Amino acid sequence: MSRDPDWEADLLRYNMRRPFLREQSIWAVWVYRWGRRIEARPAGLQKKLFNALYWIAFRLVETAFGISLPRTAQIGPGLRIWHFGNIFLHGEVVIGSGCTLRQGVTIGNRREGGAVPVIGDDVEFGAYAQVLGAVHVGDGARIGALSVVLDDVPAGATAVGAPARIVARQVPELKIDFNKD
Ligand SMILES: CC(=O)SCCNC(=O)CCNC(=O)[C@H](O)C(C)(C)COP(=O)(O)OP(=O)(O)OC[C@H]1O[C@@H](n2cnc3c(N)ncnc32)[C@H](O)[C@@H]1OP(=O)(O)O
Ligand SMILES: N[C@@H](CO)C(=O)O
Repeated sequence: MSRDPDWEADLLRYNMRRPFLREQSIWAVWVYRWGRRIEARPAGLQKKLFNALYWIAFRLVETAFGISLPRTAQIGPGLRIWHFGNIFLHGEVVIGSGCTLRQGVTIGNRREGGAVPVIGDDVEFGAYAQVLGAVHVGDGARIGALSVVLDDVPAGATAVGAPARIVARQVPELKIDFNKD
């Protein structure tokens, strides 16, 4: 199997022995990366077979752990998901590297067919944070637990509340550069 640097960066974020026995979320991250790798394969019978297996795995993980990471979403390397349950990403969202999700996080549209968020690098989402619509969340931003983000969040800012307001700004300091060789 060829190397998947994105997955290797995810594993670094979990930073523990036997993460598959300890963290339900890593199954969802693995299935997501596997799905992306399948999508990149050349067309053919093998790809069709893998696609069928992928869809079974995706539905199993979604149903068992309540984590839905469609492979059409673009998620940068070094994803960390703390806990599980009710974590839903729209299939068109773009998420940068080194981001952290928690239980209950939704990143999606405001209405059926509407635009979806673009999230920068190293963004932290508190439990049950909801980010909806054509929103840009800048690098190093933090979204408070139970917040509802409907407007852009500048890089390094902390957004809290429903609807979210900015309570702090700082120059973003990226902890790990997952894009580096
Ligand atoms: C099992 C588990 O433990 S799972 C882990 C669950 N934990 C999380 O999800 C943590 C998410 N973290 C948060 O929500 C944090 O409060 C943060 C990151 C948003 C902010 O933390 P800090 O930078 O320490 O900010 P601080 O506590 O000083 O609060 C700043 C202001 O925002 C308010 N605030 C902070 N968090 C929230 C929130 N989630 N919703 C609404 N207001 C909030 C504070 O009341 C304060 O308001 P004030 O200035 O009017 O007094
Ligand atoms: N360390 C965990 C708490 O369970 C988190 O940040 O969500």
